[in-house]
Amino acid sequence: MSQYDVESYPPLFRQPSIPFAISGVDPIEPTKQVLDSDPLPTIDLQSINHEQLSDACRDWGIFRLVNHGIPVTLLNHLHDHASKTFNLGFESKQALFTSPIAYFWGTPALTPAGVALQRGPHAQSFNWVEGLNVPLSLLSLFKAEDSLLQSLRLLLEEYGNHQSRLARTIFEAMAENLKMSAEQSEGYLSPSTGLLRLYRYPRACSSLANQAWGMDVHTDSSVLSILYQHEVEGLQINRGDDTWLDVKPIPNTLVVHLGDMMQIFGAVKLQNISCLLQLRIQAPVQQTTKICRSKVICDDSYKSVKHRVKLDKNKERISIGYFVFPDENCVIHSSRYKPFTYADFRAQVQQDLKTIGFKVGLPKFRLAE
Ligand SMILES: O=C(O)CCC(=O)C(=O)O
Ligand SMILES: [Fe+2]
Repeated sequence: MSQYDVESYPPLFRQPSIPFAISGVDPIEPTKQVLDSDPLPTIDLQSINHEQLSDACRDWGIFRLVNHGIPVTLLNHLHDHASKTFNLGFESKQALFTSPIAYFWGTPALTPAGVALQRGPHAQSFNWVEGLNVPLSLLSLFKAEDSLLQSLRLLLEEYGNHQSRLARTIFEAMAENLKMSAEQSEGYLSPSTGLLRLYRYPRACSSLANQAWGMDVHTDSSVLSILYQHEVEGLQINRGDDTWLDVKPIPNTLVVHLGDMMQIFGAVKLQNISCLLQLRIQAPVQQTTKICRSKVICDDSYKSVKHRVKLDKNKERISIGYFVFPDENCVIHSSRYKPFTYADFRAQVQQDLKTIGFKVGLPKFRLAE
């Protein structure tokens, strides 16, 4: 890490060698096999090929997205503003970002209020990442004190609008492939849950490389996650066993992950999704109940892909993720899992992180065979 911005890093990141004492675990096993070609499927948003999309969801759980309609100038401005913001002093970032935008580091696991979760005794690793958590529905409440933060907020708003457009378009195409009508899938992708995560991963000093992760292996809990990685690589996806594939950044191209909620969406049972939507429409709180019926069938045919982020030896890395979830009170029935709401799922994940130190995720809800 360069001299001039060292004060911008959390103090633990400034150490020249990996502080294993903070995680209390052994060094991470080096990767056994990494494929270096890039066979990742690509989807063109301007003319979605439904067959290719379906194959990508079944075989990969991830794809590249081109012709997404986000101006390259917006991507570049957002990256530059994210970079300048991360370069503010560590203490300033802590003071400036409390709510609704939260600053965190060491783990990407946060409570719904944006506070970093203390992970339990068997936590697999400390994550070499710092980030800003931006719930889009609350962004207008963010008090931007200076011109950098004011323009960051405007860029986040604009980028967030683009992302919810992308998520809706992609999700509708997936729902169509799964033979669900818009009404049947309503509530399953709730735009008000959309959030952005800005991440900065430090450059790995030599003793850190291959031993510590920017983010350790996980699946996303979302329906969809849409990632913009700027120039520096780091993302890897699992292709079974110990096989990992680098997902290198390609200019002006986004990466779409299917999350756990999309995996279960591919597992809904004939006439058996019942979405109890409790929509809050203005004050006083009004409740609307909606029953969605569905007719699909393919158990876990869509996969939430395991992935992780490695550190780069030469450069720090910035990435920006968008995550969108189901309405949190939507009850999801499926053939392989107990009925649950997204709120139940999130609470279980948080409890597991606190008590055992890692996310179990969907297997926790799986019915016995
Ligand atoms: O930074 C990245 O490339 C991936 C981040 C990620 O996997 C996540 O936020 O869940
Ligand atoms: Fe992720």
